[in-house]
Formats: sequence, structure tokens, C-alpha cells
Amino acid sequence: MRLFEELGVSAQILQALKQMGFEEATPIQESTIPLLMTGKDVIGQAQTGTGKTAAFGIPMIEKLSRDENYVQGLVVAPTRELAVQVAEELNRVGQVKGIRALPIYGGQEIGRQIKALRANPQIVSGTPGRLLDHIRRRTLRLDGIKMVVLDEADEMLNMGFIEDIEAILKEVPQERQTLLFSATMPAPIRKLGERFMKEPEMVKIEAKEMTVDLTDQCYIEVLERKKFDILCNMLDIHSPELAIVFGRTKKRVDEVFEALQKRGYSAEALHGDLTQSRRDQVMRRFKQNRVDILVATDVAARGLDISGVTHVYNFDIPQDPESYVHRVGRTGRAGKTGEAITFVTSREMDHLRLIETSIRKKIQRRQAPTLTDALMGQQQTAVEKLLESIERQDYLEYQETSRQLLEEHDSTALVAAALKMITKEPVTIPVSITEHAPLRSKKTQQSSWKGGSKSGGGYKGKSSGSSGGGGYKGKSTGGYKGKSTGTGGYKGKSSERSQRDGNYSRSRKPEDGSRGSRWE
Ligand SMILES: Nc1ncnc2c1ncn2[C@@H]1O[C@H](COP(=O)(O)OP(=O)(O)OP(=O)(O)O)[C@@H](O)[C@H]1O
Ligand SMILES: [Mg+2]
Repeated sequence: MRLFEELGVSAQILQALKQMGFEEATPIQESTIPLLMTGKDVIGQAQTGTGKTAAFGIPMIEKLSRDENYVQGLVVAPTRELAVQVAEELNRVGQVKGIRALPIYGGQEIGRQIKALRANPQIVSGTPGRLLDHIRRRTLRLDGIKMVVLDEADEMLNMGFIEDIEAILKEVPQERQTLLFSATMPAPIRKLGERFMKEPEMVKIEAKEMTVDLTDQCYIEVLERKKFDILCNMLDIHSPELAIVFGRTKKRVDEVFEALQKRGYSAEALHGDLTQSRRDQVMRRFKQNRVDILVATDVAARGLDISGVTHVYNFDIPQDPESYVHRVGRTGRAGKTGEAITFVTSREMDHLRLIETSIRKKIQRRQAPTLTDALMGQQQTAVEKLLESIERQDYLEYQETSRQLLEEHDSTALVAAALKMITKEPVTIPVSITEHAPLRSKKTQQSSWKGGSKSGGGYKGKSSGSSGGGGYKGKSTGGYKGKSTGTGGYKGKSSERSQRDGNYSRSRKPEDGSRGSRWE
């Protein structure tokens, strides 16, 4: 790893980076920053959570001038939350130089955005639909753009977005610098992107696996109708600091969220059918740790950087390997550890194998935890609380009563009763979750973009180590503590109904407010 000083970063920006706690450059930053300073077009690929935002953000800010009052830098992102997050990070870096980034996204009042655009931000970070809206209204002019970034580029160049991207890039001067960044970059999509670039340089931070090795990954073979109880058991065992549960459809997300609430978990839902103010509120609550569990569609799969996410649960197996990589990548970021658990029904096992092949990693099988395991897990949490209290010695005024009790009662009985009182025993209130048909195997699925299969290809790089390293602050995410009594029996024929709700044929486009969402 190298210091930012060695990469030609100016003193002003160095100061900002120091304030942000960035001491050394990550591998993708080390490779792309000097290259971008020379004006090259770059395709940057590196694992999730390894600092791609600053990899394009730092050179962008270095190159822009605060004295010119028009938009000079443009970042296009697939979701509103990501557009906002990127603008925030660019603002943190650019502040010292007087460079401002403005997020522009669907669902927010357009008048307010027009006003903010009039204040001449140097950078705009937006979602395609709303950007086009402003371009058409002539409230956003792109003729002064020097640098364009497609963040989550493979997603942006997917069928659902490509036309919008083409329309936006038409407005940007030819002599611009064009950058594509993502953790995944299937070869055919990369080729598509190269059409918009000039002699692009490919910077790929090779790693043995597609996913970050700080994240422990496993799958559990489950019956569709058992998923929710197993999820609850796992939550009780893990007691995650923050967790994201991914569901396949909006309806699914709503149902799981409501069921979690019914059982007393602190959860919120995020998907494209919510109003923007609701989405903002949910994100705020989750980031501030006021809610523990975010149940979300793939709208939360890409790019979101929320510190404290220790667990990702794929309630439904993701549609494609890329989605798996990005979902799992919401934990294990910036050197922290994480754990990712995927539920797979017996008929989806082929799909899991496909994901394993694509990401070049064997995902470990685990037994489904039982209710007994869940109780043991919650007891463990109670014990930890008790021990922490002893460490803090904040029980002094209870000591006298304790002594008296010990004279009259058995000590084991006393501690057990106290433990029972502080243990949150697993709740088994019945809930109703509509059963989903299993995900169709990739073999029978139409590829989601023109020109060939998205699966496979492009992930063959040799290992040369990646970033990561450094302080593991996350909670221990080890295996189940309670005894696993494994309920087995998931191998027989599934009795899942073949009832469908027609949600599988969705186009892969994240919602972008103004134009009706097609992304679940
Ligand atoms: N050089 C650095 N030193 C320390 N922390 C860093 C550094 N660069 C970035 N970070 C932090 O690491 C986290 C992940 O960065 P970022 O969101 O840019 O990752 P990413 O590669 O874009 O991931 P994804 O593929 O999920 O979008 C952020 O919190 C960011 O502030
Ligand atoms: Mg990113």
C-alpha cells in the first residue's frame, strides 16, 4: 500500500483525506489515481468495499476548478441512495477545495433541485431518469463536463439503463474523460461500455475470489415455508449489530419486514414502491443504528456503504452471480469482517452451483439452526450483558440484596432465574409469508441483455492479493454457539406449491423515481 502523497495528491486534498481517516491508498486507488490524473479513460474493477468511490473521486476533485461556475464532473449511479452517498463522499473530499457535489435523483421535488442546480455545483451525482429530466428541461447543462463516471457500470450498462446512458452521454462533450467502475464487470458488458470510451485502460485488482475474504459465506438448504422461522433463529443466534435481509420482490420484502416486526425485531423495509421521504427516513434510521435489520430488494445491493453491517441474509437466492457479489459486499467492508448467509431451496441448488462457479468460491453448507439453538444464542447474549455489567461494576446497590438471596437460595437457581429474565426468548407468533416459487435455473432463463449470456466469463484473473487487512472491529461472527441439533430432512421433494406471482421476469433496472420503477 502506498501513501496518498506518493500518488501526486495535492496538499489540500491530503488534509481532507487525513480528516476522513484515510491513511494509505487502497490498491484500486493506488492504481487508478495517477492514471486518471494523466487524463486516461479507465475501467476500474475491484472488490466491494475497497474504496472505488475515492479512486475516481479524488482525481475528479483534483481536476475540477471551483472558479468555473458550471457542472464539470458527472457521476451516474443506479439508485437514489447511492447517488446521495457518492455526493456525500465527494463533498467530504472536495470541501477543502471549495468543490461541491449535488445529488439529483427521482422522487425528490424537482423545483428544489432546480434551485440547487442554479447554485452551480461543480459535480452532479444522479440517477439516469432524473438527470435526463433536467437535461430536457435545460436545468442541467452538460457541455462543460470534463469527467463522467458510471458507478456500478455493469449495472448502468444493463439493458434497463443503456438507452438512458446513451442519451446522457450524447450531451457530454466528446473530449471528456469517461470512467467505469464496479466490483463486477462481465466481459460483454465491458465491451459495450468501451464504445463510449477512448482507448480505455483496464485496471483490475486481481483477487483469488470475487467476494471479499473477510466475509464468511455459507448457505442453508431450506424448505421455502421454513425460511422465516430459520431467519428468526439465525437473528437470535447472531444478534447482528446491523443486518440486511435481501428478498426477491417488493411484496416479499414487505411481508418479511412485517413478520419480523410482529415477532418483536427492530426492522425496516426498503424498496422502490416507498415514497422518497420514507426511503430517506429508513436509510437514516438504519445508518444511525436506530433500527437493526433492513429488509430490502436489490435496490440496496449496490454500492451502499453502511458501517456496522455485520450480517447479510439472502432470504431468497439472488438472481445472478453479480447480484450475489454485491449483496454480500454490503458487509466485510474497509477491512471489517462480516458474515453472509444464503437460503437455498432444494430446487435452487443448481443456481447456487452457478454462483459458486462464477465467483470461484465454494460456499460452505450449514445446518439450519433450531429453536433450541436460537434460545442458546439469546442466552449467550444475556450472559454477555451480565458479564459486561460485572466489568462495569454498575450493580453495587444490588449487592446487599444479592447476599441475602444467596443465604436463602441455591446460587445456580438464582443465576438461572436472573438469566431467564434478561434473555429475550425466541418468539414463535405465527406469521404469514406468501410462498415463492423457486428461482428458475439460469439455463432456462433469458439472458438479461442483448448479445449473450451474462453468466461466466471475465472472472478468470490470477490472484495477486487484494486490499483488506487491518483492524477487525466487527463482533465475533463465529458459528452457532448452541448445540446444533439439525432438523435435517431437507432433501426430500419439496412440497412447495408452484404458485407464482410473476415477479421473476422483471427487468433489471433499479428504480429511478420519475419514470416508474421496474426494479423490485
Ligand atoms: N484509503 C482508504 N482508507 C480508509 N478507508 C477508506 C479508504 N478508501 C475508502 N475508504 C472507506 O472504505 C469504505 C468503502 O469504500 P467505497 O464505498 O468507495 O467502496 P467501493 O469499492 O465503492 O464498494 P462497492 O463495490 O460496494 O461500491 C468507505 O467507508 C470509504 O470511506
Ligand atoms: Mg462503490
